[in-house]
Amino acid sequence: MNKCIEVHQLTKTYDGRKVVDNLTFEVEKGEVYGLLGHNGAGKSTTIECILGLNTPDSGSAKLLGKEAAKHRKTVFEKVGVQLQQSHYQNNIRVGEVCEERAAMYSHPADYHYLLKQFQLEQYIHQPVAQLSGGERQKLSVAIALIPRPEVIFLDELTTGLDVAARREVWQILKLLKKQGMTLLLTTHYMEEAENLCDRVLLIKEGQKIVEGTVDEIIKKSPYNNLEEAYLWYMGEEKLV
Ligand SMILES: Nc1ncnc2c1ncn2[C@@H]1O[C@H](COP(=O)(O)OP(=O)(O)OP(=O)(O)O)[C@@H](O)[C@H]1O
Repeated sequence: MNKCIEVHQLTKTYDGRKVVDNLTFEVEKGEVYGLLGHNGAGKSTTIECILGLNTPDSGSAKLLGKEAAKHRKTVFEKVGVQLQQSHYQNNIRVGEVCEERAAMYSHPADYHYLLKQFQLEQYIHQPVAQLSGGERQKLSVAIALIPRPEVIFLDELTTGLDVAARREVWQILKLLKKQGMTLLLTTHYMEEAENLCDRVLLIKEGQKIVEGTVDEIIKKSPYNNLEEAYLWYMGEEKLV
């Protein structure tokens, strides 16, 4: 199966407002796919619908060929998720969070190795609440990798990270891509999309604006970089 994610005419309405509006896209196995759009464009809601955490009004979303809400166990074993806000129990330590997560899977990854990769191994006995914002972000990505997932969802994973830490995370994601993992990510950093994504989808008010490689998207605009092209597609080029 080459299609890892299949979203077809997905629509979700809140209080009479369509926040995801007839959205259709597919993500191939091994692809890094980026959802781009302003705050409130509907990116997280789309991800929640794909993961079966939210129910669409109409349309469909398949993950690894299945509707996630109907096949929770299969999907759970093969999918890693880092959502915008990860909640941890009070006073729980880094090692304990990893231990608990690993116990949920039949073939978990070695979390000591993951913590080392993310330069978090020195914090293994430290309460998660005492980590810096950036360290907590890195921890949530490390935790998402514990199931040895085939596909991983990363919602604004590098928000709050300093430049060096962001690049460190990019290196890890590039390595994961090399190993054949499929990644769906959202980001507000155009440099991140340029660096990581094979293809991106620009969304405005829940609707598809344009989809393609970063180069294709730039070429279809009057600009020569993604940030200006993005603002042009969003109808805000005059603000640049
Ligand atoms: N449970 C909810 N009830 C009502 N409205 C909601 C709910 N969840 C999300 N929304 C609204 O739906 C819209 C889309 O939200 P969503 O979180 O999907 O946007 P986003 O593109 O991920 O934004 P951001 O980049 O800020 O994270 C927003 O206007 C948000 O206020």
